[in-house]
Amino acid sequence: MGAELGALERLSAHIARSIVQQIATVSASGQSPPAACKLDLKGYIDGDISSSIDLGSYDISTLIESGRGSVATETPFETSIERQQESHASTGNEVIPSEEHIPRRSSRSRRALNNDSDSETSKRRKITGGLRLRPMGSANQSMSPEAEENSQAPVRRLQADVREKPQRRTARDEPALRPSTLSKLIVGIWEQVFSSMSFDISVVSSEWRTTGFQTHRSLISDLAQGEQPSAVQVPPATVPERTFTGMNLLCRKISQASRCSRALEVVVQASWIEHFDRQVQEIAKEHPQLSATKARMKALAQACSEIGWSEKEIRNKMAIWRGYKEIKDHGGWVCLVFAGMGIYRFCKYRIGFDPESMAILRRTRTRFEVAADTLHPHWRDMLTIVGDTSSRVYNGHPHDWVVSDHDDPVPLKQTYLQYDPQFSFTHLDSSVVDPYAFGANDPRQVAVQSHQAAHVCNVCGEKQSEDVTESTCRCFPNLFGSDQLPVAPVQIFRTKNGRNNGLLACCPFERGVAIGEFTGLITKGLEGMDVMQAEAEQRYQIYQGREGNYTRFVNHSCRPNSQFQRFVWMGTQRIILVSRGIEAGQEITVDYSDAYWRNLPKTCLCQESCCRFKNQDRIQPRIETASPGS
Ligand SMILES: C[S@@+](CC[C@H](N)C(=O)[O-])C[C@H]1O[C@@H](n2cnc3c(N)ncnc32)[C@H](O)[C@@H]1O
Repeated sequence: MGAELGALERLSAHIARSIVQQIATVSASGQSPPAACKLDLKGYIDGDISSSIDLGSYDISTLIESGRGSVATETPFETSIERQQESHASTGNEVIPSEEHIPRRSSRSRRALNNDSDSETSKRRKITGGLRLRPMGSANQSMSPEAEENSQAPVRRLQADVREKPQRRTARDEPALRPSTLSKLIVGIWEQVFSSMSFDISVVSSEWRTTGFQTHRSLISDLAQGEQPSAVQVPPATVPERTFTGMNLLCRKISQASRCSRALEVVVQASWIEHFDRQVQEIAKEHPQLSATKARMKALAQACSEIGWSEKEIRNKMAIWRGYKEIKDHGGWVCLVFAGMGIYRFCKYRIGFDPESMAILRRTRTRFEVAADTLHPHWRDMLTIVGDTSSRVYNGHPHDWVVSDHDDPVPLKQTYLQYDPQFSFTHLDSSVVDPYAFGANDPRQVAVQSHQAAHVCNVCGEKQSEDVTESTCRCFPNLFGSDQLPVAPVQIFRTKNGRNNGLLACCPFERGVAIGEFTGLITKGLEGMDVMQAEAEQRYQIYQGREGNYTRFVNHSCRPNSQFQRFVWMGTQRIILVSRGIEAGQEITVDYSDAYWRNLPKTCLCQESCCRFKNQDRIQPRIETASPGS
């Protein structure tokens, strides 16, 4: 019995140490901990990971939170006595946080406000500088009201969870500001898909060859052929002298190569799990006398000797690789190729591995594939490394497809045929001037002040130039600067309530960031159809019926999350769709204005409680703003 208890104590200490290490890792990463941190305890008998014993699930959010406070912001200049004093300072007479739960950041302000210390309690509590597991019945537990009454000491209500303190609540209790790990993973995938990084393995591997290394062999093709990677050596005489531009190009090439290598690594590791499982089945078939556990051990031993890793190393990696496989099974290979480093964290902590998250991945899969196939037509070539030869499914422009949570993507044209059998839409990066309406003149031109030698932004007063190194205007850098993306991270989606299509934000857009320019045909004199009415030196219209960009698909809302703004770039007026703060996955909406809805035989379906046009008889005229109203 004594020996068993000793073993249990050692096990308990081991688990405690592991938790503290994990908390230190979360703290050291500097990132906000997820809203809910669960500790799932599983046991394996004889290392058989398929027959796990569920030992329960525990909420350790409080530990993580307090661990951040005590581990992440430790400074060498604070003595333990100072910390003890802080631990006893309370904002009133109701809370005494234990030392483990003192958030370091807020402790400074507490110290400034409170100088009281309690020598009795300070003797009892020793600051250890990290976290320790609290024995049952220790000081940090709520007293019953009776106990409080009987107590001779000043009454102080103890509380286990300092998150109840008001100053902590502001940061922790706002769910919209703390995306779950799954949301982070998904946004990470979108960011990669819409980035300017190449996922064309042949391009990246040829770029690898021209990095200045004296090697004629490609690391990536070596790997694809199952050979040992060639040793990359840089003879001193051949180290190239690099300019800053050269360094920028090198940096880009190396990032590309490492990004692609990472994608291949994750793909191979997920596939390895499939092969491992198959191997176990084979062994079990060949040796029916072996238990499932023994068959696994045999396969594991083979892997250890062939890869050259210890069993412990492989076991640790396997847990994460199994996560990759699960993500692939639900979200497809596309998730693995484009996930970047975020996937490691997601699989290591396994916080989002629940059926709901997996269902979200399944629903998002074709949306990822539409964007990946159209923006990176060769991304599937990477899958040949594991023998998958699937070919591109979605051709054309990323906005040639209408996506949906519940149905397969459909070609844009198909969603308009019932209204207009001749429907066609050409994607424009910038507007085109209708020569029949304006000849060779652009009606959007704004006269430049005669004393100005260069274009000056009328918003920030800085110089504008097409040369990014010359331009100091940073008003919309994602449209007119070095931050430009090949395509905005948005998709056209099928609305559920009869508004036909709408525009969906794949990534968040901060307030004030440009979602895109309202591009189309610059014309005049159109009536009875949706146009943007605008005026620079002269009046003009922007018509998006047959050509334009994704801004054409923005629906109206009486509580919009974006707005149209006029902006002059290099002497030409532009209409920009600007975010008012949009979360990833939200529909992007704008207020079309009263003028648009006036006399329109349609009812607004925005479903906002403040909707002004659900009953057209009650429309109250409002001041007109730039809108696609006619
Ligand atoms: C510029 S288009 C927007 C994209 C459009 N939903 C589509 O599928 O092409 C404007 C048209 O969308 C529809 N629409 C936009 N917002 C709406 C709303 N809040 N309620 C009802 N219909 C709306 C109306 O038919 C409107 O004339």
